Amino acid sequence: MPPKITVLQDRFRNRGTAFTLAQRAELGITGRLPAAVETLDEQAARAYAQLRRQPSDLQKYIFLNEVHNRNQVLYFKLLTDHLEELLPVVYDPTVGDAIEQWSTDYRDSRAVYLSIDRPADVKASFESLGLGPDDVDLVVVSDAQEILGIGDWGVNGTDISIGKLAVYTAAAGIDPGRVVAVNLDVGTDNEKLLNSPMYLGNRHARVDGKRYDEFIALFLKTASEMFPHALLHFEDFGPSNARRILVGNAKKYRIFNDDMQGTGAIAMASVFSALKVTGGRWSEQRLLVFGAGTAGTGIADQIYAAMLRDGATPAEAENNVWLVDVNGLVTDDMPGLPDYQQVYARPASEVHGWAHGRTDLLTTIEHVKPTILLGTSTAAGAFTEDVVKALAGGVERPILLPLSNPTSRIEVLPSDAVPWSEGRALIAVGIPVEPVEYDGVTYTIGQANNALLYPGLGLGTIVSGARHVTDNMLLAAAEAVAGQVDVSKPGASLLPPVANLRASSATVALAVAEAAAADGVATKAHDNLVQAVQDAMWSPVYADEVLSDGRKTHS
Ligand SMILES: NC(=O)c1ccc[n+]([C@@H]2O[C@H](COP(=O)([O-])OP(=O)(O)OC[C@H]3O[C@@H](n4cnc5c(N)ncnc54)[C@H](O)[C@@H]3O)[C@@H](O)[C@H]2O)c1
Ligand SMILES: O=C(O)C[C@H](O)C(=O)O
Ligand SMILES: [Mg+2]
Repeated sequence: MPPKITVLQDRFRNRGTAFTLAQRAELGITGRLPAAVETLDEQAARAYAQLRRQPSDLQKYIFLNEVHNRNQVLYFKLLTDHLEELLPVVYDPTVGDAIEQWSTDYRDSRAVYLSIDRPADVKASFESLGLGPDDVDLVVVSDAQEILGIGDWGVNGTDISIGKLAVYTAAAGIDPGRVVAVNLDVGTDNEKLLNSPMYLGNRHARVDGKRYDEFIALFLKTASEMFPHALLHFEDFGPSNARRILVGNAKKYRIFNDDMQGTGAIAMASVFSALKVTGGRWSEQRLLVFGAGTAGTGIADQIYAAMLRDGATPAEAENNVWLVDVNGLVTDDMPGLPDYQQVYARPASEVHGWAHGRTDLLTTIEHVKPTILLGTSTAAGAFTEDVVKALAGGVERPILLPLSNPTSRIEVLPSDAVPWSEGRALIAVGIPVEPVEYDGVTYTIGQANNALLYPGLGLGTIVSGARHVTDNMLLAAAEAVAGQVDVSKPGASLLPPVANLRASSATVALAVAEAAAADGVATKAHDNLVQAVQDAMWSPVYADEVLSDGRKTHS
């Protein structure tokens, strides 16, 4: 017989050298650890020093993943204590590199893999977790068709679900023992992966159409039947699937699309803050979306709704939105426009007078003079000096949101956009960037990444037991994020700092839970919601553990 599996192989319960001698005896691991009995802080200090010795962010990512697989409390202790430093390692932008290397670097994984070729296995795959109907708060699922701005990565995209979950716990205290990461393996159209001997996913092209829809329906039904309280978070699906799945199921299931709704709400938060500076009204904004896919049109929808709330008629609000995609300004005479672009297609007559029939980004900016320029195109560097200067030539304080991730895809870096706009553009970006010094002012650039929003949104949804994620919950989250910043100083950030993410998420969660109650979708009532949010937040500590004889251990 091989030696027995012990608590040391159980990442949920393992404390490694923090087990006391009594606990080691009780748990049957006497002699399996060196003599020292350490505190969590001492363990974390060693692990952090080891982390710092890793030669690259990708190596740090792999190191942290291994800590996670060994000892979950230690992993989240590191992440929580060094959130600002480590968020870019476990999440964007390093998670993009990790995904590209995933099959090559594969060791093991904490996810559930559901294959379109084996739909009969979906239930058994969830059952393998051994979790009951009350044991799961959150499922993050991706089919990896549009990972960040790096495209289709098939089963390699599993780590976007893992990364999003790490942020949920570090930023909002979602209990990591009550979450599930899912990869929907529907094949991949990424030739490089299909031809790589290392590739670990289904080796065929993406399945779409009826079979795809049936597979999604099976996932939704099975996950929500088995885990009826769980929020189902959709991440990095292709644009038409993302929208179709959300629109078709938002009233039926507790689902949330991060790229559409989370990104929409964090962009809203950025604009809320920016409008405090400009004094402008929502109904007067002219929005130009560059890259009208999942995120771009998801944001447009929320800004459109804000214009209506501010008194604009639907016709007036539609008239304030322009989409520019690969073929230039989206106009209603373009054949084969996807449905999500049709809503905002401009009348073809609008461009008739435009010189040389050009409808590119620069020309459109010159004609439209947008107050908000949004980048969700994945087209790195597309906001050139000419573009930014034209934008800043059109209005005094333009709002500039180049949101494409990861860093290699961003439309313009603030270090360029600040001087090109003479410090007048109000900027937020999707990735972490250093402040920019210009003309004696320090410009702190907020990170308009949905990571500032979805953890609190998820926590508020869980605490309130909301049956659905409503528009008012998203709006409340956006307002709660914006409410945390003081934009009165020149160069102030439009968004709260990542270092405060845990406190910020609690504030967002409270606002979301209140909105859920007001909308009549909350299923849990709390006497004191502030306390309920605090109580729901898991912390990385070695909690008391009940031993076999009913005694409790203390760390
Ligand atoms: N900051 C955030 O929180 C956040 C959230 C979601 C997505 N994003 C980023 O937004 C980008 C887009 O993501 P998505 O999920 O919407 O992808 P998507 O594929 O759904 O949309 C991208 C759109 O850009 C268009 N496009 C591509 N190249 C272009 C070019 N050269 N000029 C004009 N348009 C072009 C595509 O045709 C498509 O319509 C990604 O980089 C992603 O990382 C950021
Ligand atoms: O994952 C991120 O960093 C944000 C967003 O969901 C994206 O797809 O880029
Ligand atoms: Mg995403």
